[in-house]
Amino acid sequence: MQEQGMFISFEGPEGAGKTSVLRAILERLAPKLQDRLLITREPGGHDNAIAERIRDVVLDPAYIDMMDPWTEALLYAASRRQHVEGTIKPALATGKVVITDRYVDSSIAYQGAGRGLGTDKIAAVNDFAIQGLYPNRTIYLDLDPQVGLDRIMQNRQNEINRLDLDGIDFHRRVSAAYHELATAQSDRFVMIDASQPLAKVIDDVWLVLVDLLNLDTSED
Ligand SMILES: Nc1ncnc2c1ncn2[C@@H]1O[C@H](COP(=O)(O)OP(=O)(O)OP(=O)(O)O)[C@@H](O)[C@H]1O
Ligand SMILES: Cc1cn([C@H]2C[C@H](O)[C@@H](COP(=O)(O)O)O2)c(=O)[nH]c1=O
Repeated sequence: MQEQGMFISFEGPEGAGKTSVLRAILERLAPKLQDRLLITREPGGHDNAIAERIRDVVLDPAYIDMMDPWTEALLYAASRRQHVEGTIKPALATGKVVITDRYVDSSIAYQGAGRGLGTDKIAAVNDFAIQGLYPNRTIYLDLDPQVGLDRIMQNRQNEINRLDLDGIDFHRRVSAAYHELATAQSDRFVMIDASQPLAKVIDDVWLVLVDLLNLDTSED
């Protein structure tokens, strides 16, 4: 592990299983890393009141037909800036492993491609926000967007956010953009087949982390 910490992001379409996988990974990683582990999320962030307030606004289904696409993009970028400065950088500076549920690639895929604002423009706005702080590794849970949306509609009806309500064409553009990013930045992206049973997805992700963090599993 690098002395200045390790930064890992999880990405994927709606319902790919990021939250479920991270919950299981936390149980396995916490005893090994203890207080060197920080799990956080976007939009928002661990112990980050301002970024979480922006999350509430940007995901609120009440604003479904109201929010200008660039307002949306800039809110995500502003939330990210606060997350980087207030949560991620301080944790990395003390040598922590920081794992975030979504980060900059979500904006490139959702706002750049999904909303059609342009992946280059969204990457540029976010470069300004994050000042070059890209993850060391990005674990992409790959799933057909319709399968992910079906999972959410069947299991998580009470937690549907504003973007879940966009049509399937939007989510297909998002998925295609993620695939382009994963191909263009294959050193950073690791793709996991999220259509497998959840336990297998968790095991596949765990193997990636054991290798990346050089974890001792001899007593597991
Ligand atoms: N591999 C899987 N097979 C079947 N169901 C799954 C699998 N992974 C997750 N699920 C179920 O799909 C639903 C969505 O999972 P989860 O909330 O973990 O996804 P997510 O990627 O965090 O979604 P979002 O980005 O929309 O928050 C949950 O009800 C979860 O139990
Ligand atoms: C960071 C980020 C997120 N989004 C979208 C993706 C999802 O629809 C929601 C987040 O909800 P989750 O259940 O917590 O995954 O926001 C986006 O469009 N752009 C972004 O930068």
